[in-house]
Amino acid sequence: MNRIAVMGAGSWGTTFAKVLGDAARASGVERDIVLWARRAEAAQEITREHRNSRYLQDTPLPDSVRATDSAVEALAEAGVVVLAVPAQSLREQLRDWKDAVSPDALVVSLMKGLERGTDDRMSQVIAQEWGIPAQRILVLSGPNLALEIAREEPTASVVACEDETVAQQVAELCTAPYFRPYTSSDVVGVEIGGIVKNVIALAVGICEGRDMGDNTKASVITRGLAETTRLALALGGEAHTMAGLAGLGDLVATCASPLSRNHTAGKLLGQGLTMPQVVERMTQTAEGVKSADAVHELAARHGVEMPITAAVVAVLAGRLAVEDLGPLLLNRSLKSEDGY
Ligand SMILES: NC(=O)c1ccc[n+]([C@@H]2O[C@H](COP(=O)([O-])OP(=O)(O)OC[C@H]3O[C@@H](n4cnc5c(N)ncnc54)[C@H](O)[C@@H]3O)[C@@H](O)[C@H]2O)c1
Ligand SMILES: O=P(O)(O)OC[C@H](O)CO
Repeated sequence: MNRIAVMGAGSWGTTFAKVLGDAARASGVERDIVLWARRAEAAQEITREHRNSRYLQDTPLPDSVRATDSAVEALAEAGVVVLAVPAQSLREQLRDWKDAVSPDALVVSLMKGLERGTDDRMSQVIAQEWGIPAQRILVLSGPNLALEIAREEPTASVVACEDETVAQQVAELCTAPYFRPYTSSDVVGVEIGGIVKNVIALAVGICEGRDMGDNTKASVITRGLAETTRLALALGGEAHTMAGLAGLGDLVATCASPLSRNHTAGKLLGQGLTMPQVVERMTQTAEGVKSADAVHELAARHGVEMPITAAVVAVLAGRLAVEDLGPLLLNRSLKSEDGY
């Protein structure tokens, strides 16, 4: 595990490489962390100047972090492969990289999106494309706004793997003075929490863009957690995961933070921008925009009601005006709050 490849030098991939480097330094272990960047200039800047100015301004990266624009070079002999590319591009990238991956590598997904067309989670895409057993596929998720972690603000997260002893190994690799990973064996729950919170953050952003206050936002967050939990349970996830960092924790961080790209995209929509205008303004990945449809479809296949997600999908598709979203969220038959 001396070499770790981080595939994707965007906001989170770069920040996570820093976490890995700081974790190694804190435990006195020598480790080689290789970031794969799409652009050669980005790779050169990271290796020579130890920063990635496009995403993290002047944040210094540890000396143990270097970068390359060659995926083959990054993956060579890596015992751990961390994936941090946009969810909709993952399958194609995995196909390109398949022959370069070490046969026994552990594969960690940092991504929070659902694949359009298949409705597959990223861990499923990895298993399908690389033929790796579940015991070597991990998901890391939680309230993890990259810029706050890059500033070394104390943050917790969850590393999930069917084999929790493997989750423990990866948690040790990324335990830095400011980053505390917990472990879990609930891969489905951890992944669903990270995917659906982006859709709920779009809804909260829309409400904020319409100048609605904290009652509305708290109502959407709470009912958003209820529909996330229904979906997770239907897919085999666990309720307590939804009450933890990868469920409630990430939902609150994303819905509350102006740093969240999903929250921001929703707010711009709420303020009256069209979807193409929002897409033009967003320079980084807001997974909820593309995943919302897939989440809605997956829920329908499992007979799960997700009214907030349905409303967001309708807004994104131009079938519902943002001014009609607020009233629609509460316009349902009355029922008890008990259960999910
Ligand atoms: N940024 C965060 O705070 C954060 C935190 C937790 C999880 N995540 C998740 O991590 C994943 C990556 O997010 P990010 O914030 O690093 O995104 P980003 O937009 O900042 O960076 C994406 C990176 O992927 C690269 N890339 C490779 N192939 C690509 C392709 N085909 N199309 C577009 N870009 C491609 C880009 O060059 C870029 O370096 C997402 O699933 C996101 O939800 C992000
Ligand atoms: O900026 P967002 O909306 O992609 O959210 C980033 C992280 O997922 C928050 O945990």
